[in-house]
Amino acid sequence: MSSKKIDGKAIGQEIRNELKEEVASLVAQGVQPGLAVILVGENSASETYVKNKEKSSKEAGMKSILTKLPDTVSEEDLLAEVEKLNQDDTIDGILVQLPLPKHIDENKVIRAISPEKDVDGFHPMNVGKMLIGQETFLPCTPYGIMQLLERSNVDIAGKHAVIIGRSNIVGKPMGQLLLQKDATVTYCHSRTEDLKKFTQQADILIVAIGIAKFITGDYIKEDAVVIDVGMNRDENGKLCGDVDYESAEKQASAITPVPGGVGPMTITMLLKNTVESAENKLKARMQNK
Ligand SMILES: Nc1nc2c(c(=O)[nH]1)N[C@@H](CN(C=O)c1ccc(C(=O)N[C@@H](CCC(=O)O)C(=O)O)cc1)CN2
Repeated sequence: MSSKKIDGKAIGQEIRNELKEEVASLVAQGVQPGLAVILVGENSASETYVKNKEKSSKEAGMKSILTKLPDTVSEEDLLAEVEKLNQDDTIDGILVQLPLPKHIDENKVIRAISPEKDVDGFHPMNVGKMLIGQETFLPCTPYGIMQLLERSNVDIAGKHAVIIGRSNIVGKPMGQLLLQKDATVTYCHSRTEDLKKFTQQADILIVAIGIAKFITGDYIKEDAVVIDVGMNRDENGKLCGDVDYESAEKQASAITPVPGGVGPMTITMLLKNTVESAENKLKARMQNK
């Protein structure tokens, strides 16, 4: 059977259109949502993502500032930069683009971001809230995947979701969000024995393994929904995911492409979190009047 493409570009655009209206309403009430991005070093992929974050936030009517620091910057100076933004009342969302150079402790930097401005949803306080189902900023990639599933009318409750990958940014939170929607969740990772045994049971298969085209059609149960989080270059230098799209789409009922699937949703949900942060600020201001 041939599967339905889950179009992250189109769904992302739909959400951005909704956000534009929310931003306009906030601006009318005297609050322009502000996003600050810090980029350390010259990783070309990171530069592209950061440029797209800046462009998309401006298109939505938000304030956007980018701070570029050399890869020789000290941890202390980076932390000082974060603290400056924590204190800036025109900034609602702060993110430090990852990965960071090796001499900087990523966890320390994440902890330095005020949880109220942590629009990446990486701060331990926000991770904890997410885990126990309290309202908070959700990490953008898993949040975007939940939107893709919900807006494509994929049933989650009672389904078996298999996640390949256990990173703090994608795999771990992904499982928790699916669990909160009553999926039965299995985590697989690099030490999982007989991976295929698990993937072939998946009604929803989330692939974040980091190896180009690793998951082929024979790993996939007929009519499964397949979400590809991978971002790799193939032998010709072309962007591709962790799933071999051609063989997988023959098995799946729905599948995300790369590019144009999960990636655009990551940036969209960052904007959504920033708007939510600005809304929180406005509510707090009104309560203190
Ligand atoms: N602080 C953070 N760092 C990183 C995050 C994050 O959420 N917060 N995630 C990734 C990178 N990332 C966002 O930062 C990201 C990756 C990919 C895309 C995307 O739109 N991809 C496109 C293809 C882009 C291309 O042509 O190269 C697609 O899939 O269609 C957006 C954001 C690691 N770091």
